[in-house]
Amino acid sequence: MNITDLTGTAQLANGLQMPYFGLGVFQTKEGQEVIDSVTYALDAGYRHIDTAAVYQNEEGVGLAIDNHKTDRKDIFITTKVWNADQGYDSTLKAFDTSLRKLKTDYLDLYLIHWPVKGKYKETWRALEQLYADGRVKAIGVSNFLQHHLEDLFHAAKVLPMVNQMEFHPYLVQQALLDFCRQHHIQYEAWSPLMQGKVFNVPLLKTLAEKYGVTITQLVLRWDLQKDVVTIPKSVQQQRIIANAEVFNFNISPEDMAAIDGLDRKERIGPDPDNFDF
Ligand SMILES: NC(=O)C1=CN([C@@H]2O[C@H](COP(=O)(O)OP(=O)(O)OC[C@H]3O[C@@H](n4cnc5c(N)ncnc54)[C@H](OP(=O)(O)O)[C@@H]3O)[C@@H](O)[C@H]2O)C=CC1
Ligand SMILES: O=C1CO[C@H](CO)[C@@H](O)[C@@H]1O
Repeated sequence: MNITDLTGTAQLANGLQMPYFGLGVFQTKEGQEVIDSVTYALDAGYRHIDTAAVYQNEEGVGLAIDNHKTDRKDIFITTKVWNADQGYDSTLKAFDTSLRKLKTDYLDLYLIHWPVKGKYKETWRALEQLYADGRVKAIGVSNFLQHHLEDLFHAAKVLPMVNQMEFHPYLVQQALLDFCRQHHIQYEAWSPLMQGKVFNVPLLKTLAEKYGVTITQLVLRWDLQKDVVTIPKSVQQQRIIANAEVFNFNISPEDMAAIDGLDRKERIGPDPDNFDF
């Protein structure tokens, strides 16, 4: 990987450039908190924001982007259709609602949040329509395991361009990552910091000291060197700034392998084969 700053992008299957590094806003409160965190991120040079209808903060995300000096076209916005809205017509409606809240007339990336059984193929058809109509620049999925992707491939005219998955040193899912790469589906990490639990892993502490960086910087750099788009969440300005200082060091192949070796197949969030919402 040869990205040198926060504007570094992954090229999606349709040629769209997706910034490798973004800000996540799950659990960031609607209103001032999300407005501030998105503003801190844009001020720090982030050009990619990840939200979802279910996070209930799209209005604040939209306000912060609207009020920032950066051009809308230079910011990559992702949102996701929530499970209760899956289905063809309801997805089109949910998309309109998200767009209105985000105060924009197009999205960069729209994702199916979870593979709801019996629904996700119809939902995908709606995403294909939105893509054909030029209302979204790229479409993808989240929480899709290999069998969900293979099933979707049978029905799809356009293949998903991104798969956003739980990904961190305790849950690597290398076979899924390889499968996605093979099919030119960009892998994207959610909960890259294990929602703060990275601080409890002794090897990460040792390696962070070796490179003279923080544990979050080490882990986020590991994502980038694995060609994984990453979207750490913080509401604190100093953390938002520091988390993105990952372009001035390189993790050696041996240390990359050592971090891979921490894998325990341990989830923070639900199993995509067994969720009940
Ligand atoms: N598609 C999906 O199903 C899912 C998608 N996501 C997306 O992924 C994003 C990231 O995942 P998320 O679950 O939020 O968790 P993260 O792994 O990004 O961890 C966020 C936590 O780490 C803390 N933190 C951040 N930076 C630092 C730091 N430098 N030092 C100490 N603590 C720090 C934050 O606290 P503080 O804010 O106080 O700094 C927060 O508690 C989400 O925000 C969302 O956009 C998340 C879950 C599921
Ligand atoms: O993005 C997400 C954040 O948390 C939600 C509620 O637990 C998850 O369902 C979802 O995947």
